[in-house]
Amino acid sequence: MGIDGDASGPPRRQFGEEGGRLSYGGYLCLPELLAQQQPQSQAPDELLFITIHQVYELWFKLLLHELENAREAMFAGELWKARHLFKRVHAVERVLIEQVEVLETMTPQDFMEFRAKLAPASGFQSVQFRELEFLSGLRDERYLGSFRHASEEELARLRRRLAEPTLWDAYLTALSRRGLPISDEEIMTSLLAVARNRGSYDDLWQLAEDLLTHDETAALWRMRHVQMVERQIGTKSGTGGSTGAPYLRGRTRLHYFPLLWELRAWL
Ligand code: HEM
Ligand SMILES: N[C@@H](CC(=O)c1ccccc1NC=O)C(=O)O
Repeated sequence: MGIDGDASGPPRRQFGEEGGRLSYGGYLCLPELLAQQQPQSQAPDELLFITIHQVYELWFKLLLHELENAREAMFAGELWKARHLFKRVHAVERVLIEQVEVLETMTPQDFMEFRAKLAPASGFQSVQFRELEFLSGLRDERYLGSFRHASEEELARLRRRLAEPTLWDAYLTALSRRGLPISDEEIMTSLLAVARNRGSYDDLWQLAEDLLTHDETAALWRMRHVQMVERQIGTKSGTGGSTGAPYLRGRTRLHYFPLLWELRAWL
């Protein structure tokens, strides 16, 4: 007899308590996970602050996993797989933009109740965020200097990201596999050939558009973050030692794939 009490039809595999070994909480390590939110103050909103950051870092972990696989798919010429993974990456990045709104339900007054306890900690020190930038082609080795607090394992991860191929390197390989020259002098000609001959190169064009969307959503998050920052701390300087919003505004103009943006001028 199944749990729904339906005696008719073929015998059902045993699910539920009596059948499986795994439990929901055990499979998801929930006791360990839900013990990791450790406020430094009695302020009611610090749990929100910690929770949203940990949720971001879990999404960053997934983005790194999917973007690494997309990079390998491009190197292997499996463009369908890369496009499939970018569809997931874009969906996650849209969640990262939208969930800023959750944090904006915190008032500046309530943030000030615990902000002083945070310095010098800052998102500036997010190792996974920097890994995402390095993997995506934005490589500024100066940031290694802002990780004095980082563990040897984290520093090794950052150095590995700086040394390994980027998403752009993988896309260039995909172009080269189709006989398109990729030297510095010829790359724009090849990108124009792809853009102007979608009958022959639509897969390469669509993949370039996927890269551009990844670039665009990263910039949209940077813009959404700095709006939220100005709403929370105004013109205050950051706990990480930056000028705060002015520093962040300066980073909203960054691009992962400058040639894909430059291409628009030639079409
Ligand atoms: C009350 C909310 C927040 C405020 C006031 C805030 C403020 C700031 C400020 C001022 C900086 C510049 C570095 C510094 O001096 O600290 C910064 C950097 C950063 N924050 Fe936030 N932040 C907030 C929430 C978040 C959240 C939820 C995340 C998600 C992970 C995040 C991720 C980052 C990252 C990755 C950077 C480095 C950006 C870059 O270097 O381009 N921040 N934040
Ligand atoms: N930098 C932020 C503080 C902050 O938001 C923060 C502090 C600790 C861990 C992560 C943070 N998020 C982003 O910087 C500020 O200046 O208020």
